[in-house]
Amino acid sequence: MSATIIDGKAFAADIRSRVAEQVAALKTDHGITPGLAVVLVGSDAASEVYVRSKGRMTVEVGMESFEHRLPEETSEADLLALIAQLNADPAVHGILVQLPLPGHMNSDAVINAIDPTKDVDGFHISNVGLLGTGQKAMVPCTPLGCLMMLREHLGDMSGKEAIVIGRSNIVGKPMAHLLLGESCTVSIAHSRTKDIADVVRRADIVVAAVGRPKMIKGDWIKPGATVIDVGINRVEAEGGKTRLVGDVDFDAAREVAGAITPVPGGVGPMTIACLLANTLTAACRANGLPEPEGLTV
Ligand SMILES: Nc1nc(=O)c2c([nH]1)NC[C@@H]1CN(c3ccc(C(=O)N[C@@H](CCC(=O)O)C(=O)O)cc3)C=[N+]21
Repeated sequence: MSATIIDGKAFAADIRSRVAEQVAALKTDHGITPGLAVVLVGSDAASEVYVRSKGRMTVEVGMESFEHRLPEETSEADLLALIAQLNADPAVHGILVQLPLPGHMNSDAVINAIDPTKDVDGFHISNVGLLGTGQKAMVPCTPLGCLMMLREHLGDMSGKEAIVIGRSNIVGKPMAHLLLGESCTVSIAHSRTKDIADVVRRADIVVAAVGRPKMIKGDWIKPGATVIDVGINRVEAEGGKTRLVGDVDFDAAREVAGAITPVPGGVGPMTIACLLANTLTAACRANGLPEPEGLTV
C-alpha cells in the first residue's frame, strides 16, 4: 500500500485564495488593508530567499508588505526602537522578526517587545500562555499549517495517539498543545527519548520536527499512520548540487503510512499561507471585526 501524498502546495494556494477574498472584502466594506512588516537582521542567504517569497505572496493576496532590512551589526536598542515604531503604526497589523537573530541579541527580549496582538508568529510569551491555556491566541504558523492539514485529512482526531518528535518552542511545543486541543493522546519525543522507534510505532499521527535529515525510518511508522514532516534540510546531491529533504525517510515511510507530506511542497508552503492568515486575523481583531472563518484554530 502506498500512502496518500498530502499536497501542502495546493492546500496553501487554496488558503491564500481564501485570504485574498477576505482581504478584498475588508477593503471594500471597511477601507482596511492588512499590512505585514517583516524585519530581517543580517544577510543569511536562506533567510533572504524566504523573506522575498513572503513579501511576494503578501502582495499577491492584496496586503501591504513592509520590509525592513537591517545590517548584521545593528544594536539591540535600534531593533527595539524599530519594533516600537511598528507597534505604534496603525497600517501594520502583523510583525515578524526573522529568526535566528545575530548572536549579540537577546531573541526573547526582542520577541517579547512585539505587541502580542501583532505577533503573527505567535512567539510572544502572552500568545504562548494563551495557547497553553486554551484561550484565543496568535498560533505559530508552522504548527497551525500542520493542524490544518491534519484536520483536512483526518477530520475528528479525538482519542488518537499523536507523537511530536522535537521539543522546540516554535514547532514541537505549540504543536503538542494544538493536538491536545483536538483531544489526541499526545507524547513529545526528543533526543533523550529511550526506544524512540517503539514510541513512534504506537502513533496514529506523527509530526516530525527535529531538523535531522531522514532520521525517522520507514519501519518506525505504524501502518496507516498520518505523517507530517516539518523538516527542511538542505543536503548535498549529485554534481555538487543541493536538495531539500525532510526529517522522515520519505521513500520508505510512504510504503507504510496512510498519508504523508512531501518535502518540499508540504509544510513549508503552509507556513507562509498561515502567516498571511494570521495577518488577516490580526487586522480583523484590531478593528473589532469578526474573525475570518476556517483560517484560525
Ligand atoms: N520569525 C520567523 N518565522 C518563521 O516562520 C521562520 C523564521 N523566522 N525563520 C526561518 C524559518 C524557515 N521558514 C520557512 C517557511 C517556508 C518554507 C517553504 O516554503 N519551503 C518550501 C521550499 C523552498 C525552497 O525550495 O527552498 C517547501 O518546503 O516546499 C521554508 C522555510 C519560516 N521560518
